Amino acid sequence: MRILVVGAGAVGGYFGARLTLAGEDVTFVARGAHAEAMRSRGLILRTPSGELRTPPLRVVELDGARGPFDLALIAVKSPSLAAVSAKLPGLLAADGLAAPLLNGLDSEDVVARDVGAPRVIAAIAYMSSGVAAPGEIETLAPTRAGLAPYRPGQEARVEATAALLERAGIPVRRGADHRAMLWEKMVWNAPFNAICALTGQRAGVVAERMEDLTRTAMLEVISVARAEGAEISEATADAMLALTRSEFPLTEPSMLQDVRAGRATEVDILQGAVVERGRQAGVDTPVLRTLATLVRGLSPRASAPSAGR
Ligand SMILES: NC(=O)C1=CN([C@@H]2O[C@H](COP(=O)(O)OP(=O)(O)OC[C@H]3O[C@@H](n4cnc5c(N)ncnc54)[C@H](OP(=O)(O)O)[C@@H]3O)[C@@H](O)[C@H]2O)C=CC1
Ligand SMILES: CC(C)(CO)C(=O)C(=O)O
Repeated sequence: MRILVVGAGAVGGYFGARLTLAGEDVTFVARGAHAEAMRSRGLILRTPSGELRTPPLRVVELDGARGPFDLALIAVKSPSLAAVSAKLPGLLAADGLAAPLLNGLDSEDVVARDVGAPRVIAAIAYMSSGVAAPGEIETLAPTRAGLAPYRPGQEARVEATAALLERAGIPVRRGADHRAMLWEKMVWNAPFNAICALTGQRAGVVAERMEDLTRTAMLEVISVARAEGAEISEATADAMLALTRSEFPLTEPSMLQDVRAGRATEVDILQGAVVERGRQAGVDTPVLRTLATLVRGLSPRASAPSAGR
């Protein structure tokens, strides 16, 4: 089975390294000094349970990738998704699968427009990782994946992909309803990613000291999700707050890392997307709207051109 990891940063690098160490045939799309380090000495993963090192890896630029690949794990940040997705039709086998691991609600839709819905499954990463230096990935919390059919009838392919990841040491939560899976993650991401990015605090501190604000923002996400038909109970907010305090207090969300590194954030696909979907569904989201405005103020490059950069 030929696997392509498109975007070998914190998420793609971790998934690809674990698959490589499990003996899978993996090609990475990466660039710059990080790509060079991966090519010359491999990836180093620093995880809560120890360090893992891969041998030197097969790394190509996006235009240098040669298909057909049976599985494409896509792990770029959202501003890069459209450009990499446009290349997938030339890379994916006729019966290949693309699994976009990005946060947000619509990366599957973006990829499906390019490769067709039957070749897409819904995917999500639960982890807290960053590229600490070229070729080095640091993870602060246990890593797992979520997979779900994007279209009815994909259950067996989801199961086969989950089994592949689990053989590589990545536990997988199987979802029956991809919308609920993506919305449920958004209940955490939209509030925490913004509040951590704005305050510079880890998730545990936000859950302790900014609990009311966080819960209110979570309930706004849940209201929009429910207006769209996703079955998520309001109790999810308190359950996630408790879990953050007990199991993931050290998490530094990707938006906090982006702001620290001066990179564009994913505000448009996180807080911005929920605000916009709320507007369309007639659900007001004043806290998320405020958070989105503040995040855009921190990182002007993340704003859509129409927002008046
Ligand atoms: N980090 C985390 O812990 C988590 C992240 N996520 C989500 O996963 C997704 C990926 O995040 P993350 O891994 O942190 O992001 P990173 O920025 O660490 O990794 C993305 C990688 O894609 C590379 N890339 C983008 N376009 C190209 C291209 N055309 N050619 C080659 N390489 C390219 C980037 O290179 P370059 O740096 O040169 O731009 C970068 O190395 C996001 O949606 C994020 O929200 C979800 C859960 C946890
Ligand atoms: C929830 C979390 C922290 C990891 O699963 C994440 O999605 C992010 O960093 O954006």
